[in-house]
Amino acid sequence: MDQLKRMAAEAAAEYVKDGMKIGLGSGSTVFEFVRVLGEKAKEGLNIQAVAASRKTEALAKACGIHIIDFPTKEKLEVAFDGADEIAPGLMLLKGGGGSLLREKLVAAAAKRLVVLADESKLVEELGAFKLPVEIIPFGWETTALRIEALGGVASLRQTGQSPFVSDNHNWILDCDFGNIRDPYSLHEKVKKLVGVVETGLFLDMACEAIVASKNGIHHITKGDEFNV
Ligand SMILES: O=C[C@H](O)[C@H](O)[C@H](O)COP(=O)(O)O
Repeated sequence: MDQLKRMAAEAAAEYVKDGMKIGLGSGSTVFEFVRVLGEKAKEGLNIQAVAASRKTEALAKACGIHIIDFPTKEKLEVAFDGADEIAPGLMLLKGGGGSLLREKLVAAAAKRLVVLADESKLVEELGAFKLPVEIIPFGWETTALRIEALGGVASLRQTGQSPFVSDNHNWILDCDFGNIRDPYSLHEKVKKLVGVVETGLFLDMACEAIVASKNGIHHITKGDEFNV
């Protein structure tokens, strides 16, 4: 699996050219990508990046990548991120590492979002992976009940005995909705609930997925069927 992540990371790094301002998501696949970019930076590649998590930022800095704030006058050339599930139409379910809100902000600030993944992330329908929803800690039990009224089972993400805390000081509910037949409608309904900050559904955001399988690298775009 680590080798597949490395393959996807190396293929994605081909897209990064000198002088670019890029977005970096989070997760183990992105960390591999950051390491590859770090190797290129040592050979002279000069890039600037906005990082979607403190972990990504720390790793990127350690690898010699120049971290910047969001540019306000221009969009980032491209954002790179991982995913927990990728369904046809490049519908993504994200947030397994708890970074979904900042990842969405970085993706929204970029002209293009490219997803990097190994083949295990490809699914026919989203939902086997519980949907991460970032919520405000205050009154979280009532937020969980509102989500459950939509038909999900919401579990508060824990780190040991304590709630997991996101980089934004929020908490995460991992929500089991079974197979998500209509991700657009679910995202809209959950996002509207009081107490919810963001959902891990990234719809109409990705323009390409770079997927590594034992057969090689596959460049998947929105209309493609999965055949890796
Ligand atoms: O919050 C975490 C992110 O959405 C990750 O991009 C996602 O969980 C995939 O992570 P990994 O590359 O480790 O499977």
